[in-house]
Amino acid sequence: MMNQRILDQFRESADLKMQAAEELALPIAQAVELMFTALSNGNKILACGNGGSAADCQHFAAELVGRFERERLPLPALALTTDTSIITAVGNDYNFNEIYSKQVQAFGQSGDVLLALSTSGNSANVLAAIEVALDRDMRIVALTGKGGGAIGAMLSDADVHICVPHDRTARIQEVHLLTIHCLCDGIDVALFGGDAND
Ligand SMILES: O=C(CO)[C@@H](O)[C@H](O)[C@H](O)[C@H](O)COP(=O)(O)O
Ligand SMILES: [Zn+2]
Repeated sequence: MMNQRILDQFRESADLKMQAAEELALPIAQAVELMFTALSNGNKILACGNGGSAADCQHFAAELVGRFERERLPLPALALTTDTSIITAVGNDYNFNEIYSKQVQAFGQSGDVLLALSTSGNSANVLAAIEVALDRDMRIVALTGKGGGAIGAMLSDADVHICVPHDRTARIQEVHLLTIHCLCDGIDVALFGGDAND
């Protein structure tokens, strides 16, 4: 019985990945271009999200600042999810909804990119961060699911919305992680051309 549950989860995840590939290839390619342009211009990428998505932000920043599959110079990406002093001070003194927006105000500059992750598209602190980022003339790459929620409604054609066509948080997160690896791979290819093993 447990085996069957596990098999079902693997199958659901694999099926969703194949189905989403068709739909998401174009927006993921657009996100690579947007991020590569920003990085080439000396701008940086800030990332925010909650729970599992907070971990995804850190995963992405590690692969840009450290490396993905090739040796290269460190690239400027910052997860806004890691400084417990900032997060607890802002959460305690102001509001949990401001834990990311205050950091975008502090660190975000015109031309920077905000990578915003929310499976529901409705987390208030992510929405607030997007609002501030747009005010600062930053571009948004949003990774969402469940139809995109309020985030979908905030974005314009200057931004990129990668919305996983599913309603289950865990499945959406699994596609988000694959998307993050596609972004890292795309940035490496834009920098060096060819494939990773060249
Ligand atoms: O990882 C998981 C569930 O798989 C949870 O930690 C999940 O990320 C949290 O419930 C988040 O607060 C959900 O936020 P969001 O994706 O709707 O923005
Ligand atoms: Zn999870």
